Amino acid sequence: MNTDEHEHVIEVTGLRRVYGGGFEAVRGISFTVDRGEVFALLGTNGAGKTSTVELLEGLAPPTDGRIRVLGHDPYTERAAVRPRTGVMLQEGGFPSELTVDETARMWAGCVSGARPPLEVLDLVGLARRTDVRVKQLSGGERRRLDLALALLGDPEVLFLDEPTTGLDAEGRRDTWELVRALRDRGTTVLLTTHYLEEAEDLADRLAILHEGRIAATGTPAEVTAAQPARISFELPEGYFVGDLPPLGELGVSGHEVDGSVVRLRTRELQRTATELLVWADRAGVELRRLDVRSASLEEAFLGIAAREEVAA
Ligand SMILES: Nc1ncnc2c1ncn2[C@@H]1O[C@H](COP(=O)(O)OP(=O)(O)OP(=O)(O)O)[C@@H](O)[C@H]1O
Repeated sequence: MNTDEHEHVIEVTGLRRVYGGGFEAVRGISFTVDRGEVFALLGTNGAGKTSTVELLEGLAPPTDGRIRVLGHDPYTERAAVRPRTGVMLQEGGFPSELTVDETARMWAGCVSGARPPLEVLDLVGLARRTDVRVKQLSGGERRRLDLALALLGDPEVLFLDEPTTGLDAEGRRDTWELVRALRDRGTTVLLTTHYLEEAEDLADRLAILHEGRIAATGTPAEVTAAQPARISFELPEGYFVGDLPPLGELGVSGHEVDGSVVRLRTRELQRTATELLVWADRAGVELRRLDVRSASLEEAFLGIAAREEVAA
């Protein structure tokens, strides 16, 4: 195990996964997750998130590459890793005739040193639903039950595959709170998500997967900073783009004109916006529908997907 200041609880090196039919879903990815970090794997449908997480959980051996979870190979040393990890799968798949309480107690029987079932049900907001049969739960409540079961063993490392899919906005925020609370207690969390807002809000670091490869990785701010900011406005009547100051001198890296609307991309948002406003002020014109915004993770995500498609 790494004895650096940052202990790598998860280490993935050159990971590949080729399915039986020959399809290569994971094409050589490497990343590390430190103790107490929340790490998000993002990606378009079919990018390889679940294929990767299943390997980290030790459900299958990698075709190639190396994985260490808490210093062990999760597949060949499953007995050493499994008791210290919690897994929330995309489909829980427990018997739907059992009640919430029965399900949690049954699961607790399979976990060594399990926490009291009611305690974890309370954590996920299901304490009042203990007598309800699983089949009668809403989709969101089932996801919460999945999460409760993953927490029964008080895991050091928690794998959450799309933990908030099917939850309403309030349920999603509750889950985020819970993940943050777990992180604050030192739990390491690896989650996959389709919700960029979730990754932006929750993840200390993230990787964007695209077609089995990592297209970008870093903190949400680092990944976002690699994208240009945007300014858009309506040209004042009688003005053309050529009437603006030379765009290159404003720090503009690209622009589009759509009728009277101008859209600028810039990596120097403050300078471009300031100089544009100074120009408008001096010209005595109003820039209507002015919109100035930093890049969001969503733009980074869409930019990566589009760029990779062109490159493919
Ligand atoms: N058992 C399998 N056999 C063959 N191909 C598979 C198998 N499981 C997944 N795939 C393929 O591998 C690719 C990656 O799938 P994976 O489920 O890992 O993606 P994902 O990023 O989790 O997608 P989603 O967001 O839709 O859940 C997809 O093209 C999928 O069709």
